[in-house]
Amino acid sequence: MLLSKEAFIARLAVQKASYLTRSITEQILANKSSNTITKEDNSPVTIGDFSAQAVIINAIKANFPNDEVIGEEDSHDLKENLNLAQTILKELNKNEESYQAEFPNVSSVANLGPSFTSVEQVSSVIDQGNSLGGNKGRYWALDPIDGTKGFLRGDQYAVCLALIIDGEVELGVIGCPNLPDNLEDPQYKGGLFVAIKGQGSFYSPLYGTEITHDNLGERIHMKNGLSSSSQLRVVEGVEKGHSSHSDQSQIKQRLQIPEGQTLNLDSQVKYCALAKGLADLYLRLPINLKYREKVWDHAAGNVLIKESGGVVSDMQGNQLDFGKGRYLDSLGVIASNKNFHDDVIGAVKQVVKL
Ligand SMILES: Nc1ncnc2c1ncn2[C@@H]1O[C@H](COP(=O)(O)OS(=O)(=O)O)[C@@H](OP(=O)(O)O)[C@H]1O
Ligand SMILES: [Mg+2]
Ligand SMILES: [Mg+2]
Ligand SMILES: [Mg+2]
Repeated sequence: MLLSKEAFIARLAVQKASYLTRSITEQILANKSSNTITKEDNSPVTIGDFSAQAVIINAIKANFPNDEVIGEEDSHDLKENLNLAQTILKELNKNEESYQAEFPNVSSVANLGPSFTSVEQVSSVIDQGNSLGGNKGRYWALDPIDGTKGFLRGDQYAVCLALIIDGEVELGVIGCPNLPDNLEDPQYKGGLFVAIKGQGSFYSPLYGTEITHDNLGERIHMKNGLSSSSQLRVVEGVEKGHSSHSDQSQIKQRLQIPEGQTLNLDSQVKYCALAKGLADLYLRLPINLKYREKVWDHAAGNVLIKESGGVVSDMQGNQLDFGKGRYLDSLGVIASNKNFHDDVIGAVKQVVKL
């Protein structure tokens, strides 16, 4: 199997980072103290985002030392906040212990990187996410917590990792610590998704699953066989500042999709819901025509949708190009069932005049 080692390490790293973020969520919700800071662009970053980035880059660099990483976070804000950096170091060590206790075999089959012993080491690992990307060579795209606002609310968020080779997404792994197994029965939570180009998309429970080389989980597909666009179940974001809910509403009206068929979910969990057949259409219309989506916000979800039998494009119907650097040079994202994608793009063009 091509990219077998990459998929194995990526799934382990995402699972380990997801465990860490879950433990931080429990503390945030219990103490009401989020250890959050506001970045220059006014968006939040928490100890969960920094720690998860450190866990995943540590694992990638231990196995693929020449690969670059396009990671969302950097250690700039930690330099002025030593307390936060020390809390992150403590959380990393606590998670190392509890992850090893739950999965004692992992250390004999995989090297997920050296232990963290100082705040300087943590910062330097986080800063290895500074790749500029491009259309030549191997890059990992990492969003350590996608949907930080959802994470802070105790709602949906995702730990997202993708491998891009020569501008094409070849592998995507998404950990969804709060995603119910079944949206109608939210008792059991936690999903781990993996997609490899040409090999399909797979799902396994996130917690308690011993990850192996050869078992990627249960094969998943988008739902097929709908007879009319009015039957499409829609997923959209939660934050009104991240996508245009009013444009999305007009597009649904044109497609005759009843308002009650929309589920609002934070993060790349939206792509996962489609891949698993829980929804059929993801609408992400820009609120600002100057905004360019980031590579780490969409890379893993892109290959997951394609390998589940769906289509992803920008709002004009063009493929997303992951070889342009840290940003996509396109507007909006539409992911859907193959049979209805053209109808949706037609409706978008009637609503959004460029
Ligand atoms: N203006 C604007 N337009 C579009 N996207 C933006 C914008 N501002 C921020 N972001 C990015 O949105 C990422 C979170 O996306 P979500 O899908 O979780 O948003 S939503 O709350 O569900 O609407 C979020 O990712 P994280 O920072 O990883 O949470 C941001 O990269
Ligand atoms: Mg962010
Ligand atoms: Mg994100
Ligand atoms: Mg993020």
